Amino acid sequence: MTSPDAPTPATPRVGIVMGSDSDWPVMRAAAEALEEFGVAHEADVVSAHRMPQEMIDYGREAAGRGLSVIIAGAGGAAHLPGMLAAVTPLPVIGVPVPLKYLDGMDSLLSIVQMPAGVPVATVAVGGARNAGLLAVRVLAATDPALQERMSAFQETLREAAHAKGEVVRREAGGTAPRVGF
Ligand SMILES: Nc1c(C(=O)O)ncn1[C@@H]1O[C@H](COP(=O)(O)O)[C@@H](O)[C@H]1O
Repeated sequence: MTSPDAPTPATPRVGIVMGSDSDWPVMRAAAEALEEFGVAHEADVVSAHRMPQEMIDYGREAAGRGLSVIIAGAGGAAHLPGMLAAVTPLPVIGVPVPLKYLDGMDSLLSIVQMPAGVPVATVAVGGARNAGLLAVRVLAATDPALQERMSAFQETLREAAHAKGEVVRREAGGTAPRVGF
């Protein structure tokens, strides 16, 4: 039983859905990115092919429940992201999940080739972390504190890239110029 003093969980701002639990090992990277930025989220299995009515209900109710962004991952004939985009006004970020055959090209093309008027922001095959980071950026556009955290994160990327340059310059024997100085 939940203790009466237990904190109430925050209303999710990002919904992460996937066609099957077999997608979770890829899709969990989106949840981890959102956790890093303290963004409340939910995750579930919602399949356009296997549970069409529930998929439509999820998409139709998402905005009213307080979600601002949906991240949808699926493999193979990946119709889930596009079908959700058809029934919600929220931005949908699609994650092509690679399966055993075709290296995820099937999911990528299924998700990215949307007809005009129904956009899905598609990340790279298996790019669930970028999907999480893109959702953070969408929210950060109207949330100055979150935007500051995103800028700080970008600064860590810059520092890491400089450190990589340091390694290459050292190994190359010190003849390469320092980029940006
Ligand atoms: N592409 C879709 C959809 C959909 O788009 O509605 N529903 C399930 N699937 C995909 O089928 C693959 C195999 O699923 P199983 O592992 O359950 O057989 C998963 O990658 C899932 O995303």
